[in-house]
Amino acid sequence: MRITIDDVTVTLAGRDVLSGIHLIAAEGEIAGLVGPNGSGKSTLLRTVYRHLKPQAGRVLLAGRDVRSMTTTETARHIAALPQERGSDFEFTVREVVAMGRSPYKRAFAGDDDLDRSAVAAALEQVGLDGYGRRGFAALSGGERQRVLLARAFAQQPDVLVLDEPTNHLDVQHQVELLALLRAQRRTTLISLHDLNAAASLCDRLHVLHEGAVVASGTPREVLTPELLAKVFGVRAAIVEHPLTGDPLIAFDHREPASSSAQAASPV
Ligand SMILES: Nc1ncnc2c1ncn2[C@@H]1O[C@H](COP(=O)(O)OP(=O)(O)OP(=O)(O)O)[C@@H](O)[C@H]1O
Repeated sequence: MRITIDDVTVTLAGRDVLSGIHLIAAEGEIAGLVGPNGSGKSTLLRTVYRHLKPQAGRVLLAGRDVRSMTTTETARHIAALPQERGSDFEFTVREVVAMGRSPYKRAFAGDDDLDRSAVAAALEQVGLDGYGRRGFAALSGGERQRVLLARAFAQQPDVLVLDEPTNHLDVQHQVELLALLRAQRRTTLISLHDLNAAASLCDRLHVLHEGAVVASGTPREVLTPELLAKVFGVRAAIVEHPLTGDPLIAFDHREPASSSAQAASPV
C-alpha cells in the first residue's frame, strides 16, 4: 500500500518540529529517512503511525486519511517499531510477539492456529526461534530489538514503519535484518543513521534537515559530498562498493567539514 505524507506540519511545545513535509513511499518501496539528530525523523514516523497528530496536512494510506480509520484498522495495515522500546515488560518473548496479532482478534480471544503460525514464523525470521519462553526483560538490547521486530512482522502489515531498527544489533544481525526487509518488498518507511546501510537498502532516500525535506531521490542522487557537508557537517567521498556496486560513503573521520572549510578559507 502506498503511503503519502501530504504537507504535514507538526508543532511541539510551540515550535514547528516539522513543516510542510511532502513525501511518498510507493507500494512495495523502501523509503529511507536520514538526517542529523533532531532533524525530525522520529516525529515524522510517529505521525505516520498515529502517535502524533499533525497540526496541518494528512497521512494517507492508499489514498485514505489514517485519521479517518479506527486504530484497529490502522493496526491491520501499519506496524511500527518505535524508538522508545520498553524493557520492563513482564512478558515472555512469545507473549510480546503475539501482541502483534491483537488487531485481528476480539477482546480476550485466545490464539488460533493462524496466530500461532504467524508468531512462530516471525520469531524464525528474526533468528529467535527457541526464545519463546524466555522473559523479555532479561534479554540483551539486541535480542529485545529483534523480538519487537518480530512483533511487527507478526502483525503482517501492508506497511512497516521502522525507527532505527538496527540500533543495538551487531553487524551480522544488521545485515540479516536489511536482507529480510529487502526480501519482503513491503512498503517500508525506515529511519537510519547508518548512511551506508540506507544507501544499500533503500529505493529512495528523503533527507530531513531542521524539520524540512531538503533532498529526495535514489541514494546515488541524494548522497553527494556536498549534501553530506551541508546537512551532516562531514567530509566524505562517494565510491563504488567493491562487492555490491552500491554507493559507499567513505567518511573522513579525522576532520569535520566545517573545520576543513575554515582551514581552507583565507584568513
Ligand atoms: N514531545 C516533544 N516536545 C517538544 N519537542 C520535541 C518533542 N519530541 C521531539 N521534540 C523535538 O523535535 C525535534 C525533532 O526530534 P526527533 O526525535 O523527531 O528527531 P530525530 O531526527 O528522530 O533525532 P535523532 O536522530 O536524534 O533520533 C528535536 O529538536 C526534539 O528535541
